[in-house]
Parts: sequence; C-alpha cells; structure tokens
Amino acid sequence: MTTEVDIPAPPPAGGSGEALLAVRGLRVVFDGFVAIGGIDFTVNRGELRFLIGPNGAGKTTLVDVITGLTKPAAGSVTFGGVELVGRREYRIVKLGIGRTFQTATVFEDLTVLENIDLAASFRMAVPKLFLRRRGVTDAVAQVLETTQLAELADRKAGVLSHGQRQWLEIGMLLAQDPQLLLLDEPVAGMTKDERERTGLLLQQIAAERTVVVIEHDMEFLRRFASVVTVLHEGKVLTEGTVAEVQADPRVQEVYLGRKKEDAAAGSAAVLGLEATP
Ligand SMILES: Nc1ncnc2c1ncn2[C@@H]1O[C@H](COP(=O)(O)OP(=O)(O)OP(=O)(O)O)[C@@H](O)[C@H]1O
Repeated sequence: MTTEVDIPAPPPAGGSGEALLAVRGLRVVFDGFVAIGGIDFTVNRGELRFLIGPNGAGKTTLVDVITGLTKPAAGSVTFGGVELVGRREYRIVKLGIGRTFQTATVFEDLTVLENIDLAASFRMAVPKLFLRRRGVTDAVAQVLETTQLAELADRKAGVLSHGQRQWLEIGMLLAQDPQLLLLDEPVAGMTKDERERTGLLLQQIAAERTVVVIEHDMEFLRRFASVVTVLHEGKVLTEGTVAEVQADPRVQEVYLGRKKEDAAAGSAAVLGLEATP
C-alpha cells in the first residue's frame, strides 16, 4: 500500500542547474504496445524546456505519467527528490505540478476572475473555503497581471478568443502556484502576435518556476527555446539547442523520412527542417 503524506513544495526555482524533475528508465505499455521504451529525462529548476517529436512519439504519454494519469510498467519519476509513480493525480498537483491540455479547459459560464479564483481555491484548506473572502486576493490579482487579463476580468470565459482562453488556462495553473508547469501545445492555432505574447509569458513564468512545453512550431522554438528534447518511438532521440537538433541527421531522418507518408501532417515542414542547410 502506498502511504501518501503531505510533503512540502520544493523551494523556489533558481535556475541553478539542480534537477527538479528526473525520469529514469521509464517504460509504458498499452495492451502489449510499448508506447515508451525506456526514457531518461531530466529538467532542471528554472528551465523552459521544449519537448518535440513526430506524432505518436510518446510526448503526451510522458506527461500523463508525470502527472499520475498513466501508470508506467517500469521506471521512476522524481520531483524534487520525491517519487511520483504510484501517487494519485491530485496528490501530484498538490506537490506542485500543473498541466494544460491541447484544448483549454475553462469554465465558460464563469468570468475570467471567477475561473482564476476557483483555481486558486484548489490549494485552500476546506475550512478556509467556507470563509471565502470577498474581493480579489493578491495572488489572483498577480495572476491577472502576469497573464495581462486584468481588463477582461469580468468577461465570461465563453466569449474569449482562442488565445485569451489559453492564457486564462495558464493563469488558472499559476493560481495553483505550481513549481512545474507542463503545457501541451499552448500556441497551436494562435496568431503570430499571440504566439509572441505567449512566448514572453512563458519566459516570465520560467523566471520563477520551471516550464516544459510540448510544441511543434519551429519558429516559436527558434525564438524561445534554449534546450529541446526530441522523442521518437518512445525514446529520447536527442537533446540540445534548436540549431543542434535541427542539424542532427537522426532528427532529419525521423521527420524527413516520414515526409512522404506523413505529408498531410506536415511534420517536416512544421519543424522547418527543409530550411536546414
Ligand atoms: N491509452 C492508450 N491506449 C493505447 N495506446 C495508446 C494510448 N495512449 C497512447 N497510445 C499510443 O502510444 C503512442 C504514443 O502516444 P502519445 O499520445 O504519447 O504520442 P505523442 O507524441 O503525444 O503524439 P501526438 O503529437 O500525436 O500527440 C501512440 O502510438 C499512441 O497511439
């Protein structure tokens, strides 16, 4: 039986090069199909890490394991030295890991402020919930400022633009005060200006926290990524700067090799590999 106890959240991110998230020997099998076949993956405190890879590479599955949604067949995932495998999802959230999904999940009938306030209440002890204060707490005001949503605070989430919904979802994560944010394609479907604003937001967040982003948009990666991890068929293919991974023949093979079969998905074009000398 796993005994789960409250463990203090890790200290604030300092970008010190100290490992915050360490995945070791991770293996995930679905009905005999090996989705992840032995991944080692380390993210240091204060990093803004990008995770890329063709369709089916195992990116979402990796995030699902980290967040407790999927149980691995083998391996370990530690966060600030605490083992996550075997813990329930809500315990992992309480330890300080938050995630977003490809489609923003906001409460459409609530205002921007109410959505953020509700998310903030998640970390509140039950007795305090009954004593909910009136007005906007400092933490909620801070989130509105960080996400630049203060002017939209009283607007219903249902009428927000696509970009604004994504920022609201990131704001809802911030309201839970996570140390590590895992974001699944946050700029998909955004305009160029929205992508730029999102990248700056992620950089700002990574100044105090740690961020892992699944993202394919090469222009966005070039602009905002320092270290990129490339997954392929459930393994880490390579890791490095955007220029390094773009120039890596194995990465080119994985994307360009799939180009003919996968032209509809456009993965090589998305990665910008055709432009690589
Ligand atoms: N619940 C499941 N049951 C069976 N197979 C699954 C399940 N979840 C994922 N898979 C398979 O595991 C592999 C990895 O999937 P995953 O969604 O992690 O890839 P991905 O890199 O996130 O891909 P994409 O970019 O398309 O989202 C795929 O072959 C997928 O079909």
